[in-house]
Amino acid sequence: MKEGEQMQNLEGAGAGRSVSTQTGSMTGQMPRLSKVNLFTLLSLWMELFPTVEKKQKLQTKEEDELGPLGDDADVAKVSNDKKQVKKTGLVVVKNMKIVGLHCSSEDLHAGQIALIRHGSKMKNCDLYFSRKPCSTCLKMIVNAGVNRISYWPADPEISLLTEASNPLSTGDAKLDAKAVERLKSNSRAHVCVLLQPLVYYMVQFVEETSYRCDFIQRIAKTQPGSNSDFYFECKQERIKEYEMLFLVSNEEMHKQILMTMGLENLCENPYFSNLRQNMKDLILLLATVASSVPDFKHFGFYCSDPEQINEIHNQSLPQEIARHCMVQARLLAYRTEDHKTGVGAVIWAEGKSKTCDGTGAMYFIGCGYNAFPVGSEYADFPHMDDKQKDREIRKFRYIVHAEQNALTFRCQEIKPEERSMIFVTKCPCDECVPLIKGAGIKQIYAGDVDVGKKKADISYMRFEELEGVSKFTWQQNPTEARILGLNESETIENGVLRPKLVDEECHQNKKLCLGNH
Ligand SMILES: Nc1ccn([C@@H]2O[C@H](COP(=O)(O)OP(=O)(O)OP(=O)(O)O)[C@@H](O)[C@H]2O)c(=O)n1
Repeated sequence: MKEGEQMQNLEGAGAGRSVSTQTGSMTGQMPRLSKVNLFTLLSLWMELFPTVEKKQKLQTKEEDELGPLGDDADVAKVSNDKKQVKKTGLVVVKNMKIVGLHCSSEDLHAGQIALIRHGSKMKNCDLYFSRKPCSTCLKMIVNAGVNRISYWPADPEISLLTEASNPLSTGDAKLDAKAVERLKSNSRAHVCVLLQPLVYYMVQFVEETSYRCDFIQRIAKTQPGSNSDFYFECKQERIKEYEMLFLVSNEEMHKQILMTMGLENLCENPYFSNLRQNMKDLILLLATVASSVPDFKHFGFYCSDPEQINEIHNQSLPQEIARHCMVQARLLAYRTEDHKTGVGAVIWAEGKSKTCDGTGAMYFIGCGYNAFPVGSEYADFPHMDDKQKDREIRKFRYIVHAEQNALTFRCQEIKPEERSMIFVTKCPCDECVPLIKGAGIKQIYAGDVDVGKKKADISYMRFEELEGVSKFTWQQNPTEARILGLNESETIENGVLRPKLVDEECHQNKKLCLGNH
């Protein structure tokens, strides 16, 4: 299939290494998220950026599917135009490198925002939209000379759902869809659906690794007697929420929309059912990763040293935003080239003034994951970890860490006067801590499971002593914990709430059992 071939080419060109490592088939161990799917998921995730008023979004969704809510005062305030335009997430990619993560704001569409941000630098870029862009955006971005425009094949930016459910509609959305088709056929840019089927055991792999990830394990250990229910409940909620947002629930309506968007060829079976299955798989994957950094009780990213947070640069982001950026880092980790441990990192900064972007004053600086040097082939470097005998054949001297790649391939400068922050799925190691500080990054958001550990080839000792950079680690809110009275299963180490080690708990249980006899 033509689209499939294009996806393969994209993938090969970007990664610069053998195809076998892309799928994990040769290693037999770890599937990797293809770049196309990563960009697609990030675009959907950007649509959910937390500065967006969720309530308003859900209300609009309900209206779209159930018809206008009539005399609801809040809804009446929103102009017809605004109701018709759906929130959109956008990933801008140049030479397979992410150079922009955007989402639409109250006033501007995602494509317009990208134009303002990147201008003529958009030439030859690839754009990944969470909705098919409208003609207002498309005419500008094709004019800027973009290479490829890919979109999620559900309801477009100017909602066709409203048209499909309302016979009295003025037909504006249909007119716009026609204009988009005309712009598409007359432009150099390739406008297409890019939805790559997942490697067949990817969903299962993501499920297992999400459940085992440090953030979930930390909650499970800290909550006495807790089981995994909270994680599975959270996941079910996320699946429902995202299916509502990213999938047209009524299949007939979905077909009508695809036809109006010029995708008649996808409306016949088995293509239509395959398309829906691929969409559902990706939604499930996104929901799974999102629930690995859950909004749960008093857990969040908190500073170990309360004295640090007086200065403005040191103040923590709202928890919702911090969690959102950490999920981005978790998504990136699924591109890892390390068979055992995937790590993702993303750097954001906060500009001086609120900008036009749906991300508020936040703007993207760079991202990365742990991988062997660019251009290396599968067998160039050792892949073993420290459990193997010979130190010479271990991976550690060769693998480039997630933070190192994020810093190297950043697309913006880190400005000393701005609050810049890095989100890493694992604690920064001793190699990375001085790099992060030296680069002028003001805040680190990370897990702290390895803090203070010294291993044969990698150690995590310097993070604790690091000064001049604020550290926010995943833990129970220390203030809340103090109010509630310190949890039995927690201790304080270096000002950070820590769950007691499992061994310690087991030991105590053992003693108790012995005592009972
Ligand atoms: N802040 C960090 C920390 C680690 N890594 C990456 O994470 C992997 C660590 O390898 P692993 O074998 O997991 O080392 P340990 O930390 O020793 O793991 P474990 O506790 O399971 O032994 C390496 O690819 C390294 O590049 C990273 O990218 N960024």
